[in-house]
Amino acid sequence: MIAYGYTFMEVKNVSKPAIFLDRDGVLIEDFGYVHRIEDVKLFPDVAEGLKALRAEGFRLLVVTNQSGVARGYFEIDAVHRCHDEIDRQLQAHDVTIDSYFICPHHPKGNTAPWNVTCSCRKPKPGLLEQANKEFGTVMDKSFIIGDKASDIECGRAAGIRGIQIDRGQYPKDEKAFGLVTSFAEAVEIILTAT
Ligand SMILES: O=P(O)(O)OC[C@@H](O)[C@H]1O[C@@H](OP(=O)(O)O)[C@@H](O)[C@@H](O)[C@@H]1O
Ligand SMILES: [Mg+2]
Ligand SMILES: [Zn+2]
Repeated sequence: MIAYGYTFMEVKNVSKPAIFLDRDGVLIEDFGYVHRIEDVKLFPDVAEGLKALRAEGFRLLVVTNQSGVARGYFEIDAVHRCHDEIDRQLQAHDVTIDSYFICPHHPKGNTAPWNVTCSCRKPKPGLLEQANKEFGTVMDKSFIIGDKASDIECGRAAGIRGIQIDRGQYPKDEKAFGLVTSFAEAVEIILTAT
């Protein structure tokens, strides 16, 4: 960490393990294409869990599919506003996200330039590759936490362990490294893994 006055800046090019965090259904409730800040609801155990992961030396990187942009449900700016809201809510618990990696694309969308087949829509590993390029990640010690099997598949494609939080909304990936029902349990698995 470099101290400039009283703010600390994360030094990006220092390789560290990362926790790749799905957004909807993991950090915030997945009401379906969440895009209004009033609908951004952190799960109650997320802030403390992120703090424990940060204390363990992990970078915290969000990787999220936001096909609502390609589908014309909302603008990309609405996604950024939601991320500012997540940051605001986490700040109250003195914890931060290092960066957000967003896939706004969907081939069946109706809104250019987003309605394309891309390399970053999970389960493809493009968002993790973007994150690695920017931060340099020790992949064999990293994890992805998701609520969909496609999040776990994304981790598999990038060679990292996946922990699925079953919120009762999506099918399970029985081969996930961990299958839990809360963020706190996912953190517990990570902190006790070798
Ligand atoms: O869980 P992450 O990746 O953070 O974000 C998922 C959301 O973008 C949305 O992903 C959509 O899937 P499709 O993109 O329409 O297949 C639907 O499942 C929505 O209910 C969900 O809110
Ligand atoms: Mg999700
Ligand atoms: Zn994409």
